[in-house]
Amino acid sequence: MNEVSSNFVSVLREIASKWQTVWSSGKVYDAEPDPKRPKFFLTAAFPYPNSPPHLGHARTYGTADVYARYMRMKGYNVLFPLGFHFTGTPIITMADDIARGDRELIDIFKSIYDIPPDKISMLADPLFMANYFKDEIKAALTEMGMSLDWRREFTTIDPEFSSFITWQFKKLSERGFVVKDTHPVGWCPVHNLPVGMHDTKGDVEPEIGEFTLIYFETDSGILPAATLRPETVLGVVCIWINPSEKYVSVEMDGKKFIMAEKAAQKLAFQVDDLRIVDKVDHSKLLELKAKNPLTNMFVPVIQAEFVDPLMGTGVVMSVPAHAPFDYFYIKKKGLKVTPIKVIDVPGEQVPLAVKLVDQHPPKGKEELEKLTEEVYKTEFHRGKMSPDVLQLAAPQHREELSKLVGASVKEAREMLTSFLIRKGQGRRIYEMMNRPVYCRCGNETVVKLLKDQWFLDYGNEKWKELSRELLAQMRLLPEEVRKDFQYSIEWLEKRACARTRGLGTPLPWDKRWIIESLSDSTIYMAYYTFVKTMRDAGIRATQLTPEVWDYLLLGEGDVKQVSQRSAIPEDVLSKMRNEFLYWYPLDSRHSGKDLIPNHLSFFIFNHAAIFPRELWPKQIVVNGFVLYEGKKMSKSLRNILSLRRAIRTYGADTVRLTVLGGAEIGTDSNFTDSDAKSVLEQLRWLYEFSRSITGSETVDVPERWLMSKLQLAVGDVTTAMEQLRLREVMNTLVYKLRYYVEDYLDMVKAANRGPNEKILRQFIETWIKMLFPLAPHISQEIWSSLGHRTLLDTEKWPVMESSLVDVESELSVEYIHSLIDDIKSIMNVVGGRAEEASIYVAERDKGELLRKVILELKQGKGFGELMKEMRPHDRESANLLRRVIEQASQMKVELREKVLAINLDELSVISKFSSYIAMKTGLKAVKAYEASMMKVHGVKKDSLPMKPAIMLLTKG
Ligand SMILES: Nc1ncnc2c1ncn2[C@@H]1O[C@H](COP(=O)(O)OP(=O)(O)OP(=O)(O)O)[C@@H](O)[C@H]1O
Repeated sequence: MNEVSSNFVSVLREIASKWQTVWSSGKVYDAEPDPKRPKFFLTAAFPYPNSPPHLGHARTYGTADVYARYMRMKGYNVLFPLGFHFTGTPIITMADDIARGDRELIDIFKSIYDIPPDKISMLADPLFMANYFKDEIKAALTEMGMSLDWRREFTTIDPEFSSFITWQFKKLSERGFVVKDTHPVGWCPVHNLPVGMHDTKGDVEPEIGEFTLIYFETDSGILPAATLRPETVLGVVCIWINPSEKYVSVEMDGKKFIMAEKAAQKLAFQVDDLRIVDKVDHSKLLELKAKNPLTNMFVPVIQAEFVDPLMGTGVVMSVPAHAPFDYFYIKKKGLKVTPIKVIDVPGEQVPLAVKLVDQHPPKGKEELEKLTEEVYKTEFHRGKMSPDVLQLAAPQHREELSKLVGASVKEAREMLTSFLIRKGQGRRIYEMMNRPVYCRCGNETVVKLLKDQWFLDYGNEKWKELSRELLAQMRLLPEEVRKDFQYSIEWLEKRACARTRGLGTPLPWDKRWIIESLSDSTIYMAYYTFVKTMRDAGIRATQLTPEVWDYLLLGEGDVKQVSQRSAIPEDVLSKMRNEFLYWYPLDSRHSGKDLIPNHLSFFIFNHAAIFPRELWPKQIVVNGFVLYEGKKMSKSLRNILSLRRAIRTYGADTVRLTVLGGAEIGTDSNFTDSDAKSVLEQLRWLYEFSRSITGSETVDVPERWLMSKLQLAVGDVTTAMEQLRLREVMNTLVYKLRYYVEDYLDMVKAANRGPNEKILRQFIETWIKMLFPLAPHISQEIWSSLGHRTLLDTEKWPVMESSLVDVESELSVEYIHSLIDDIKSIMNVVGGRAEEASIYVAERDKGELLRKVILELKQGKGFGELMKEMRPHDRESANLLRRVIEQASQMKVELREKVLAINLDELSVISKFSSYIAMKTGLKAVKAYEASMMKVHGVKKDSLPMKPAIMLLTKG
């Protein structure tokens, strides 16, 4: 960073610290109910204090902060609180890593987060770690200028919060949404515990799917082919096994099987009686013939490197007619087998997998996967089981399978799976569909069939229906994420909700279990609304009986009796209830998109389960990630840039603008040094410029143009803000408005006069009001340096003043800019040697012709129709009309509208801006004439309205 920039960073840091002190000592962000004002309650997902914050956090929390500041300026009474999530494995695993002396982590703590070496060993204590990083996060978010009401901060191990969660779980249980059951879950084989998204590296929710095992008998035992497409079993041509993996014989369900050793070890978590008996000689396997249980035909066993020993059983059935992978490898290996088609797709003669692989020979795994998806989708949606399947089926099965002919893929899949299970020729198993998913301890997770455990039953149809209803009435930003939520609501099933490890609240009816982190964080936003009053009144957890929570959150019971029984004063109870009712429902929930399939969906489910419809949340905002080294910046992936360090390096406002303006809301972004430096430079310019405004009182085209541009920017920025399209907001506020000011200064300089001080001041003031939510410190500093005593938080968000939108000045300047571009292009051609330009503008009646043509085009008339209707008298006017129509057709809509509104006096505009044109082009003189003067000057050129003829004169 050069000296000027680094000096300016020091200025920014001083400014930030000054205003942060003002905000905190003035309690500016402490929010209290005020029935006279509309309220806006927003929250961002509370952080795990298992590390200091990184730049990814700046995006999620920063977006919420921008929104909070914007809504305050729109006149809302805004509550924006933040608590800390101490629950569960993320903290305990990180503390364990320190205790084990994990060098990489210790190094990150020291060299990236600047944690003093003497503190590091103390972080091995989970509670010390949580509290230490809680303070770090608070400090970083304060340094970033977050407008949080810190009085409402809490942790999820506060006894009062635990009481709240206990109540929530009892309610869910009463409503039938907590069940004891046996169900597949993601599982860490080392911790011996279920794993949800917050327990995994990179926050991946394990996705569990169902495979069908189909038993192909051989002389040495059953080869259980694992498939997602049992409907294709009649088309099997061989069995694939992996030549470089170990295979074992296994006893399971009273039968003898052969499968990959790794698969067997994994399957043992689902099948209790699975026992590995012996190793199987690989070469023997290849000699086996496997009997298809439906056709009774024998197929060979063939080796294939692509078989994954950890997916299913490591035994795969090959169906080349319907699986591009199978067809591709059969071709590649030169095997003489004919694909057997069992699904017909209307209009397709050749089996789809064969056709696609032959037509688009895939270059690698990725392309094969794409083709596979295409085949699966097409066959699933349009395919019907072929009549040939009856001939393929063994005679004894034909009658029972007769319904298969003409069935859809979905129907056939179910029919065949239950047929195979009924006949003892198959079973279901579960598989981790998005494997590998790693536990935070580093081990790969597996699927376990968890017995007699506590689950939140997100598969309950009644619960799903309520959640669908809630989602349907919710605003989502960006709207495109709705389908992800819909998918998640449909897909969610029973979810293990307790662990035996980590901090948190015990399960009320079985205290050996701790409610896990994604289950105790679903409706905690309600807790913020009254926690401060509760604390101020000195209420103890023991007083917070279920009856108290019923009153506070559901309005049930008589407050007098509740007060008597709990010994909580009646006025305190009423106040807490009123606070809850004032702030709830939640107006906006913010998070990165990693939380869509889990936390944010659970948030929907649990609100729908607990609260009446009028208290359901109104909006979710989901932002993209800040990436680092191509992946989501994540504590658990350890690919991080420290937020506090970035603030020290570039200043808080620079970091906010760079992180938030890096991409539109739903898209991922990167933080780069060059982007941050570019933003820094813009802020420096704005800061210095705002301190140097002086000038005249003249108001002419440039002033009207500048004000007009400002109004349009107010309109655009406001629309973008409503959608939190912060990239667009940033581009306008950081780059575009500066360009307007500089252009304006050039215009007045060329006119040999000073700028209009009042207008410039007005421009800057409106500008920084809009900049304030994104860059609060510098905006507030400039505001006060302009002599204002107020805080920008209390200023109104600017409203576009349509009366100041000046079409004539807009059109004039646009016309001049395009003329400058044309002159420059011609100068390029002549090698820049020109010294003077003569501009010949079309007569004004031609301008009228252009306007008439635009009007007709607007009414949908075409070229031929216009030529016919406007009947030009002679060839010359026909020629002119043709060119004007062409010109009008090529104009952008906005320009057409301006031309329609104003018949520009081109001659006078050029005369007014001739010095400006000269300044921008480097010419010595610019002269303007009516087109009729071309004859006099002997110029053989044409001019059209808004497209004057340009003659450049060169010397020498
Ligand atoms: N790289 C990122 N970009 C944008 N938002 C992020 C990023 N990382 C985390 N967040 C958001 O910050 C909030 C808190 O996240 P959390 O504390 O789980 O951080 P994390 O880095 O994802 O941690 P971990 O890897 O330990 O899960 C969540 O809303 C999450 O979506």
